[in-house]
Amino acid sequence: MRGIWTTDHIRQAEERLLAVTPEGALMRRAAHGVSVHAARMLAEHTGSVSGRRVVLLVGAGNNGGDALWAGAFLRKRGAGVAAVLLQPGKAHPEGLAALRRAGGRVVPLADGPQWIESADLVVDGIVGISAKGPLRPDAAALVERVAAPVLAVDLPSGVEPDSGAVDGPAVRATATVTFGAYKPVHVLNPERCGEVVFVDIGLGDELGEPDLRGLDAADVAAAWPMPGPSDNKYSQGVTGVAAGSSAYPGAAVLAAAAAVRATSGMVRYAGHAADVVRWHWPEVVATGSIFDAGRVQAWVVGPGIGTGSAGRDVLVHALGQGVPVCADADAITIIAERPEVLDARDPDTPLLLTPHDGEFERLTGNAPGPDRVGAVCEAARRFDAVVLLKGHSTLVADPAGRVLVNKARGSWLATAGSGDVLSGLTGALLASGVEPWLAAGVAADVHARAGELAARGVPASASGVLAAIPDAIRQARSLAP
Ligand SMILES: NC(=O)C1=CN([C@@H]2O[C@H](COP(=O)(O)OP(=O)(O)OC[C@H]3O[C@@H](n4cnc5c(N)ncnc54)[C@H](O)[C@@H]3O)[C@@H](O)[C@H]2O)[C@@H](O)CC1
Ligand SMILES: [K+]
Repeated sequence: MRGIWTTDHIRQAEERLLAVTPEGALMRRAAHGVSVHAARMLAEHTGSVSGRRVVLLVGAGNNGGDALWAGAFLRKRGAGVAAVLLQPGKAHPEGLAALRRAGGRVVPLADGPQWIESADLVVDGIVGISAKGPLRPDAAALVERVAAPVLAVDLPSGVEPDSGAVDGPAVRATATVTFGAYKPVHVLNPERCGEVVFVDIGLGDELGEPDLRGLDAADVAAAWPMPGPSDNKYSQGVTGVAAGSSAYPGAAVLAAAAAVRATSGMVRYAGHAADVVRWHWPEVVATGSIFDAGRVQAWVVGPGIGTGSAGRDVLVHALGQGVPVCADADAITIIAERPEVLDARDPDTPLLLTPHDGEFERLTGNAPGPDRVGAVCEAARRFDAVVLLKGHSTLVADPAGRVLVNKARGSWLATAGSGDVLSGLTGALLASGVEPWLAAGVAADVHARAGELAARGVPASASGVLAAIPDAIRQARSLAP
């Protein structure tokens, strides 16, 4: 798993490392990494480094220092480098001296826009991990003039480092060089970061436990259940799906089918769409009511069941079976309106809630807001449940405070029925015995991969996402080392 650390932890780790490293060495190491990637970008976008125009946007902190040192390195490779200093009196002195020694020029702030407009590459060193609030007006005005490719130093300025939130003008980077560790912004706002390039500055031993985690293909492949020689249809877990209605059978078909596609265990369906489900997916054992559905190892409850008393009875029954429950859609609304339904739950059996923002607000009384990580952790604690908060980047928190971030792969999954597919996938993994936090994370990963594969550049439907699940699982397995 890939670790992600908040800026507080990065700062503490950097302080420990700084104490045992010669003065200035860390910054030069970081800046050298920036210059190497900047040169690569120049070569890609313009065909050369020498003679190209690089403009540095330089704030008053060490982020600006990185940019100035990177500019000095780029000068040595023959690029023309101009630095626009946001606070000339406070620019990093050693970095500024290095740039001047290398023949870089410093241009007045007022001339910044015209330099930016003729740049082949802009290096954003306005602000790094010590950013506070939206960009100040001078910085914002410069950022709005940028049309050239941008290489962000550590993170794109104007994007809140720990939440990825944007409240005003902000850099949209082509690529971001991060030093020593991934920070929340890199996974919570990947569109603003562009390609994230990791530069090792030796921070690894100082970092400690990560605050957030991201899954690699290897994690997904390792967690995804695969049958062994002694397995049969029961031993791999039976998934129960209580979804849809006779008027709205789609949710039932999509959720049950996703469970069929996820694992080779058995799938039972219970509800008013039994005939339609059976017709589309003859391998599903379908029955009209959850009360005579038979044993399962996990229930998916909610999509399309309605929020009235019938839906409530279904949810209460599933919660009382002593098996993990993935509660989605209408089940979340039922819990929001009648929290007492959770009394039916055996406290030792896992509950997984999969709200989108609107359902999250219904459930907790508050919209997730800009601090989505904080919000999802709080909800997980409050409901003693694993909570998967859907969004561009999906977050999965457990009551102990572990958080998984699933980086977005485009917006293709923002389509009707997509959530039903995700709950079917999640339920099948729960039934196979994957622990709920990981089950939700790997399901979200494969769901996102399937969305990307189904779309391939044009909008995808939920049925398309469903059809792409096998290829998505294959992809994760093939990318695993
Ligand atoms: N500490 C270290 O060991 C290392 C730090 N490095 C760099 O140092 C950065 C952190 O440096 P600092 O802590 O000096 O701080 P930053 O450079 O992140 O930012 C602080 C400066 O930005 C200004 N600022 C804050 N919010 C602003 C806003 N909203 N709009 C405009 N300006 C704003 C402040 O006035 C302050 O001068 C990292 O992101 C990284 O780039 C690297 O050189 C690697 C080593
Ligand atoms: K920056």
